[in-house]
Amino acid sequence: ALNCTPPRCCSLGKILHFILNNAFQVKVVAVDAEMNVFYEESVHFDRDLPEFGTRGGVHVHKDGLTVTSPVLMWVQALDVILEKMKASGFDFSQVLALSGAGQQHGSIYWQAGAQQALRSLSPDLPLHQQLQACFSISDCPVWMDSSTTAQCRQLEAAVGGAQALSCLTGSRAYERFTGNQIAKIYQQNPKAYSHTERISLVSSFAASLFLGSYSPIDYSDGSGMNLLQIQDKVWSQACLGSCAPHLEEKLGQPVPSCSVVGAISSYYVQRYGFPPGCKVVAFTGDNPASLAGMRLEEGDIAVSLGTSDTLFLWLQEPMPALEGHIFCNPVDPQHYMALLCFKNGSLMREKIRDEFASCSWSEFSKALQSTEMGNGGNLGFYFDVMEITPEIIGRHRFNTENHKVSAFPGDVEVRALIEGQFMAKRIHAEGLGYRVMSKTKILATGGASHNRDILQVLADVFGAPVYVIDTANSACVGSAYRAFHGLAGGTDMPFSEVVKLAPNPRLAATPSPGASQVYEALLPKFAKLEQRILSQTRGPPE
Ligand SMILES: O=C(CO)[C@@H](O)[C@H](O)CF
Repeated sequence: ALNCTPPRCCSLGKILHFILNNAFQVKVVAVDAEMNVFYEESVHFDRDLPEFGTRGGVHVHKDGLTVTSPVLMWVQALDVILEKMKASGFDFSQVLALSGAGQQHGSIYWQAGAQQALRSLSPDLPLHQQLQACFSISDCPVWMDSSTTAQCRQLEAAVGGAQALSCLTGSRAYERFTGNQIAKIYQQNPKAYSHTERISLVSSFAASLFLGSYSPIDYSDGSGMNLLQIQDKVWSQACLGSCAPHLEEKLGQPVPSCSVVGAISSYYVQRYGFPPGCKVVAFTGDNPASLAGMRLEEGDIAVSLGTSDTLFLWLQEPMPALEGHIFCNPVDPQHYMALLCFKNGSLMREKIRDEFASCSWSEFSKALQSTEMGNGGNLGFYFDVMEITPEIIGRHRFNTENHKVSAFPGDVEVRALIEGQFMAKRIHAEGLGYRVMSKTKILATGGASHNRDILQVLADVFGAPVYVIDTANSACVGSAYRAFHGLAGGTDMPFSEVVKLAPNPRLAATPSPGASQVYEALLPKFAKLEQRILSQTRGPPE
């Protein structure tokens, strides 16, 4: 789309992913050559496809652990959104490239013979009428599933333990990760597994629909399977062998995330008017696509301040650990990205606001304004629900002599919460190999990013400027940007160069004078106290 002639050529970012309120949907954005979003559309599974009976796009099974989505619902949602676009007069003939993203870890099981059906789609019929018999598993496991603990333990044992698996694949075994899900299906439904000719992720499944044949899995989303060696970017034979037989041939070979995987199927050319040369760029996971949509660069960190707080890190030298997830970077094949999730996010901030700032964000801000950086050495850990990073529960307060105290004055509680949340983020990010650099930008998003005083603490703790961005469409916009990147030649052209025209984030806070001195002194102390709580609240080390 870079050197195009028509007045508006564009790329499409298509995505199967969840939005802020956890409702699942298919969402589309179209981005023109000036990187402006000029078209958006979405289809909500629960509302627009009620015949599938999902809630939040999924079925939670009676065991409370198994969570699946009907694959034909996703297929039909694509039919619906393309028909909506057609009915709205969207000019498909100007789409030079498309890419997309899918919720990570989910898996789709194509029945033997399905590729033939994909390759011979009739443009007179919708997809869902032609793919009815193409799946050996109709209810696909998705990222909310937590029913594979046994398979996780088997996988870790097969490769020498949790840390060994993390060094190999970027994460220790997690229930939602695809290898463990495949292992469960092989063990519990061997017949369906043997009738499966191809296994896709949600991302490569969506790309396959557009390609009209099986799309390969990209390195970045493939890093969320506990199967891909993230350094060599090849499947780990030890992991494959532990999960299920003949697995490599069902997965196909992984490809760089910026790869053009082919031209769009003639089905879309004839049915919707896409140009025959429209390129399909490898689809990826929603989080890697969000990193692209936020245009994160080397040294940057994105902080999504939501119900739970999520950190997106750009890493050059990852240090795989027993927490967090390291994925191959979706826009720079030499580098990596990491996700870190902190469960006690906005709900914890709201509780402290209610208890110590009269339920008012302006009182909360006043408390931050009236207390000094470093909070007089008072440090707090606030986990009203079991925290993920690290696994601690409860509220723990320490005074400047490192003595436990049961309470702080109201204003000090407020600052202790926010400084503690951000010091924890910096410490655990650095534990994965992240380093603040002179060019570091912190991109803040999510509810709390509207509070300037909270962002000031974030800037002070990291010693870096904080910018705010709207990420409602980040995964989708990131997919459209990646489509442009693939079109521009992928690895030969830096992603940042391709998307330099995109709108810039707004500067919201810069570090206060003296912030580095204050927090360079406090961070090691905070880390030691966190380890002290951990050793007190869980048994002896494994
Ligand atoms: O499991 C996750 C990441 O590891 C979630 O963010 C899913 O990608 C959401 F779709």
